[in-house]
Amino acid sequence: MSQADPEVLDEVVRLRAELDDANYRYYVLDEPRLTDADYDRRLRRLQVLEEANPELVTADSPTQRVGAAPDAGFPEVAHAVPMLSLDNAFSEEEVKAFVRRVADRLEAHGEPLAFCCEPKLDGAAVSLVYEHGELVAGVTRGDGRTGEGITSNLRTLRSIPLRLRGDDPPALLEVRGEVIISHAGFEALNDRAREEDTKVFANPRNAAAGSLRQLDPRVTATRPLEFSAYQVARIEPEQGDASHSQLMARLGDFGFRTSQELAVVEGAEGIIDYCRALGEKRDRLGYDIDGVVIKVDDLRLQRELGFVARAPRWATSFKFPAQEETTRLNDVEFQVGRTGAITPVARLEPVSVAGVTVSNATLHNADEIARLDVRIGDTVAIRRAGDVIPKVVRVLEERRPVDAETIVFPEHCPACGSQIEHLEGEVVARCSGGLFCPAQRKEALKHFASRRALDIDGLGEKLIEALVEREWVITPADLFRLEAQRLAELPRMGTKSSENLVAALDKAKRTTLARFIFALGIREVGETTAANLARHFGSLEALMAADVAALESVDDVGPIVAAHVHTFFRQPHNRETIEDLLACGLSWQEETIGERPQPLAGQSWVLTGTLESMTRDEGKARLQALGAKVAGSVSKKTACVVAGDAAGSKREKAEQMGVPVIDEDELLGRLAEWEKGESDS
Ligand SMILES: NC(=O)c1ccc[n+]([C@@H]2O[C@H](COP(=O)([O-])OP(=O)(O)OC[C@H]3O[C@@H](n4cnc5c(N)ncnc54)[C@H](O)[C@@H]3O)[C@@H](O)[C@H]2O)c1
Ligand SMILES: [Zn+2]
Repeated sequence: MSQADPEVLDEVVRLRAELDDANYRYYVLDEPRLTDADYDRRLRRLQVLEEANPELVTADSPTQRVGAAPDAGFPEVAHAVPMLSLDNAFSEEEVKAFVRRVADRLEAHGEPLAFCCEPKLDGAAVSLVYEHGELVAGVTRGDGRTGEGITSNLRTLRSIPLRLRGDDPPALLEVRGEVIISHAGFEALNDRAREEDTKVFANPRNAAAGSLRQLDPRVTATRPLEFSAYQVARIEPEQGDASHSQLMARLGDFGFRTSQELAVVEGAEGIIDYCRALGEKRDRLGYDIDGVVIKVDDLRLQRELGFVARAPRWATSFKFPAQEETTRLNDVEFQVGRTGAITPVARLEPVSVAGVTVSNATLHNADEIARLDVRIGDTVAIRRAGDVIPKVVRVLEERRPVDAETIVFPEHCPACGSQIEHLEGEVVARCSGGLFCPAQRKEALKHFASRRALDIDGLGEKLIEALVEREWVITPADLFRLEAQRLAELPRMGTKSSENLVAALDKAKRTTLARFIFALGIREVGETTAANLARHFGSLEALMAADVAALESVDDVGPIVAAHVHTFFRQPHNRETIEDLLACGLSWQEETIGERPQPLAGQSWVLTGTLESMTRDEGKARLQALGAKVAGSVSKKTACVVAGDAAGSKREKAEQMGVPVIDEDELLGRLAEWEKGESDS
């Protein structure tokens, strides 16, 4: 050590300490602080320094060791065959150098060498031991020589056979593979964790490793873990397989899942083509991979090549660009979605993540900002995997500048200035601007014109989009000011259809209070709630003036709906839009105030088949107005089934259960009577 430059020695000592700490956090705590990219750069740097100064190499240097010592919670199990690491190739040049090294050692110049290529799954490595076909042990990699016995946890994975398939299993089989969590499984797991306020994982690898090392196997059983086999460590007696790829096929026969992407290729060219093709496919695989594992296929040649301290000589891994990188959070913007949801979006110092430049990432919602404790100016870790939007997964607190700014969730919508609602028990904050908010305009108008709302014939989605994009329609009241002549200028709109639309708009002005309330698109106010509100308050003025307590006294209206309705009518923009609509001539008959007779209260009705005189929705609304609940399926509790034309299984079921069935004529007769009785009272 004496000859080395003291500065180099300092750096080596510092790198080792950092890497040891990173290994502990990664392998034992499953909570890394460094990104893999940062870790790999440090390890690379240490390797370079040690190669230039061989006298500095120590046996316990992170360049010489694998993983980390097992954690105390589990029994220590020694590996009969060590579980090693893999060398890395970070470029196509390094892949060629690997192939050259192998050829040199084997003195196999000129002959094409066969390599087996597979995705390098990013999860946790485990080893499974089978005796006479029976799973007897499952162990983590640990430090490569000793791992943690986690057999009970591994038994909960459906993709791990508890018994090998086939009549004549080998006396001994030790299989190695990766336990992973797919992107879909990972999102679902974290969604659940956020809901239940438990640990949210930064990436699928940490989630997989953390889930495997649960002290309670019942917890492991609830995690979406999958096992994919990639290596045979021991098989006795030998089955006569000559290559790695043949062994993989045999594992398939035993009942293991192996990679579907596995392929045998020739020479450096073949490897490079494979790596490029898999790189292209990476985003569509549905699980994380961090590269390609390249193995000499011939088992005899593998034995001839042997091992060095940390890794086999017959294999290497080609590393893909990392899926996590760090960068600076420059600002946070709040975006308004089509339904008013407010999403905080991180504006980042552009950074290349897994081959794509990322300058925005989602921060989900206010809870996530609080959970991450992220501030403007922070250095953050960004993850981009598959086709999921990039996310901020972690803050590097130790790099927080003194002037980092707290993120303030706005109180007013950035698109329209309306109040943002952040309701207790709901994670998503929303703009209450509804009809007025430009971000929500198209959706609001589609809803406004829809069949169950104002039912404007001929005003479809495409037309609404064209009208909004031209800014001919900003609020729904503008619809009623459209002129046929102007409409005819739109693509695919002739004179006739323009005139029809104007006529339909005119017709739609005559509506009901219930439809009008529904058409406003107040959050969580569906058809039934709108009808209840109309019936209860009798007039729009009364509804708009109602306080939260009055609203909560309406049938089926709880505190959340009451709050939505109340806030909606407090927004000046919404009040203006409503006045404007009334000025355009929208009208309805005032509903009679007060309790109305509800002859069908407490009854459940079912409508099936086609009605002639009205749509099923109309029939439903009329029955509901009389107090009935209209259900989708027949049960013993059904009071009556209305069977229209071509009524099928529901009618049969009703008849079998002895539930009364009536036809359309009878329904019309009864409705007429009930509705008359109602207006008489
Ligand atoms: N962020 C951190 O702080 C931190 C700390 C330690 C390690 N790491 C990361 O871990 C990796 C290095 O760790 P390592 O030694 O566990 O792995 P490695 O890169 O040396 O590769 C060996 C591992 O590859 C896996 N593997 C996946 N598919 C395989 C296949 N088809 N055939 C054979 N093996 C396959 C196995 O789990 C095996 O243990 C690096 O990517 C590094 O960035 C990160
Ligand atoms: Zn808004």
